[in-house]
Amino acid sequence: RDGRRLPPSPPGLPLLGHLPLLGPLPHRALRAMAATHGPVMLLRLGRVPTVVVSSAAAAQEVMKTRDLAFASRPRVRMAERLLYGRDMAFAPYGERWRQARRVAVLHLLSHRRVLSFRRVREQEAAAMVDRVRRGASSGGGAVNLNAVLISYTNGIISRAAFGGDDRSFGLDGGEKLAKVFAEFEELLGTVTMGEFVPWLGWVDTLTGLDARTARMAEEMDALVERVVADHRRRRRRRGVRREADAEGDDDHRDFVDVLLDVNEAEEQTGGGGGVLFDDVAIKAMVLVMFAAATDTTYTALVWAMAELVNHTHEMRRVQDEVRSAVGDGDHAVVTEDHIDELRYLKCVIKETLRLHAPLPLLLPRETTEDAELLGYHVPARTRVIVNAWAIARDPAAWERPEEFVLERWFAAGDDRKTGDDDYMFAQDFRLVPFGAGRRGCPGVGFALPSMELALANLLYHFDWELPAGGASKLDMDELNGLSVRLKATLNLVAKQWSR
Ligand code: HEM
Repeated sequence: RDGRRLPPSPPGLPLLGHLPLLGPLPHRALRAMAATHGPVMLLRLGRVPTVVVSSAAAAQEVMKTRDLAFASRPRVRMAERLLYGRDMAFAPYGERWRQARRVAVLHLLSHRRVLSFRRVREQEAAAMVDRVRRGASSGGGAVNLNAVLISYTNGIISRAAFGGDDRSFGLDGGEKLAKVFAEFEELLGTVTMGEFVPWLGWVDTLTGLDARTARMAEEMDALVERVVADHRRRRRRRGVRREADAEGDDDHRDFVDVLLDVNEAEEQTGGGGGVLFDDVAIKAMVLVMFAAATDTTYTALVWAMAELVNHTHEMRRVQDEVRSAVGDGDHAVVTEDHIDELRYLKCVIKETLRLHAPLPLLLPRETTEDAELLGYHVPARTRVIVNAWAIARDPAAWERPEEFVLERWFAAGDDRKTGDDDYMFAQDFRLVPFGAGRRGCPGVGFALPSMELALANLLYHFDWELPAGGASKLDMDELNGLSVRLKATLNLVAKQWSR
């Protein structure tokens, strides 16, 4: 009536709205709907009005031009229950989120801090190579790369977050710990019925989801409490807190150490913006880092290896690149010093993230105020989903969008260059696997060296192929969870590279 146009909306069902149309792989269903209804659609998921964005131009408005209006997050019940309702990734826009984001960006994920974990990454990469070797010799050559890569990513983040002395944290061995974290992440990725359709909330109780969640929240809380208490004890034993601004190599503080330093500093100064970074904030921060880092990084690595094993010519080119950069001495080791030279490998990561963003719909946003989007009116408190997966395969923006083509990243005429050296995704809204703007992923700098080093090691030390007697190509079907991953288990034959 006031002349403001809402985005177009396909027909939905009474009560459930468009929820049943999403199916098991919502990013695919939403792309199909957008093909008919356009790059900005209005859906109703149960009772939740939701705008879906499916073009680079619309994504740029959400994450850059009008970033502030789209900078909040909707309430996610699982996050509230598992992360104390205090974590930064699912926090509404406001002072608490700003404080947590500042702490994360300045103290946990700064370039210097990420560099300080270089040894951790290199040790975990060496352990991963050993694991592949052992797996290959005991399993007739075939290795379960899922297990290997979960262990690698878990190893890095748990040592970065909790420190390296006791990786089992009172749980009998690393395996149990990995299981607990796997279930934690599975639950965090579960959408509760009650969130969208309140009158169906009883389903979550009936299926046992509520009880499982309560148990997991308790178990995780006990674990993180123990870790924080251990750190406090050690600090007391040392008598002084470590210098918060220790330089370079001397600074081996893990996330908990750093957060305790922030907490102590804030207690002395009264905190920024009137919000104190307290114990609950510390626990929520550690857990959300874990959740945000492991599943995404591991999923992307599995996709990268899956694409390479289906594109043997490309795999050979990356292997040649890594092997010539590292050399073939008897004790050759792939380190982070080699990574800068590996331009082809970086293209593999870019192309993998283009085709297989681990979070194809990013994390949901919510409007903080009435906003405009490509000329449509979007009311305050509308949920907003960016279909990064559809945008990255949009035939209007990409040539051969469905194919794994590394050449698209080369600068014209020189196949040693990647066009831009870094992963400057946020400048190009056709590719936004990490989101962008105020709520964009602050962990890119942490994720990329872990991914690069893992791939470089796997491709340097081994030749990879599908098990004999099976299909000639790997089935690239997807499975939805906290992230969207390869449905098949990645069992590949690893042959030690002989010089
Ligand atoms: C391949 C790896 C990763 C991918 C694909 C990824 C992707 C994303 C995406 C899509 C978002 C939402 C962005 C938005 O709304 O615009 C996000 C947020 C976030 N990511 Fe990542 N991420 C990865 C690794 C990491 C790592 C390693 C960490 C930390 C160590 C991390 C920490 C976070 C946090 C804390 C947020 C919430 C930011 C906020 O709401 O302010 N991520 N990530």
